[in-house]
Amino acid sequence: MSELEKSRRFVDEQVVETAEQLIARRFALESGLPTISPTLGAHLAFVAAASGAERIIEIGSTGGLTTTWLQRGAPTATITCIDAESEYLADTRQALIAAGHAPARIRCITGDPLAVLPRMSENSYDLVLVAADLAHAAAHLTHALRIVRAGGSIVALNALNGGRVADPARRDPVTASLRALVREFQRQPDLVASVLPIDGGLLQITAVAH
Ligand SMILES: C[S@@+](CC[C@H](N)C(=O)[O-])C[C@H]1O[C@@H](n2cnc3c(N)ncnc32)[C@H](O)[C@@H]1O
Repeated sequence: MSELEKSRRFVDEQVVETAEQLIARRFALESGLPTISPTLGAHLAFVAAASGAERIIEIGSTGGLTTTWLQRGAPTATITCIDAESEYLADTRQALIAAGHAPARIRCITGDPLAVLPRMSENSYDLVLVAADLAHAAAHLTHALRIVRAGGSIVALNALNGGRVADPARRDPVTASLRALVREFQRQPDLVASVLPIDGGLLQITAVAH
């Protein structure tokens, strides 16, 4: 095991997940859905707390693992969750309530983000988590940039498509579009973008307030 792998394992082992997070993790594993490492979960809590987020939207919630990590960092935020599966959203709501979140501050919307996001007001969210299907990640990011407020942040999971983006031989449309986006976001003067090679790749963007 490399030094980096040892560090990753060490950091994962230090993170303490709650009972509801462990249930959500087990559900994702049993459903064959990709999910986040404990290290990335703790990072999401940090981002939510450091950005002082009071209005959060999550695109692709599954059973609430990422959601409860965001809640950990922003316990008074209004959290809007979008997913195609109503059962996943019921689990997410339950996990948030178990974490102590006020039910009035949880909004769950069942549907395709491409149908739901155009109805969201622009310039109105402090933090947007993009975590649904990768095939539509570029479109979800376009909406995220529209609905995030100036100075707010966008975080996108699996932005390096599990390592494929870094391999020039991989030219499938999803990987190619993510490769182009990662390059493009780094070059936009009104955005501060960072990509961390953690889990499947974590893209973080802040729309600079002028
Ligand atoms: C990778 S999982 C999300 C991971 C999760 N946020 C976690 O805790 O790690 C992707 C989620 O997006 C949802 N999803 C995928 N395609 C979708 C679509 N076209 N419309 C709405 N939801 C979709 C799935 O139901 C699934 O819950």
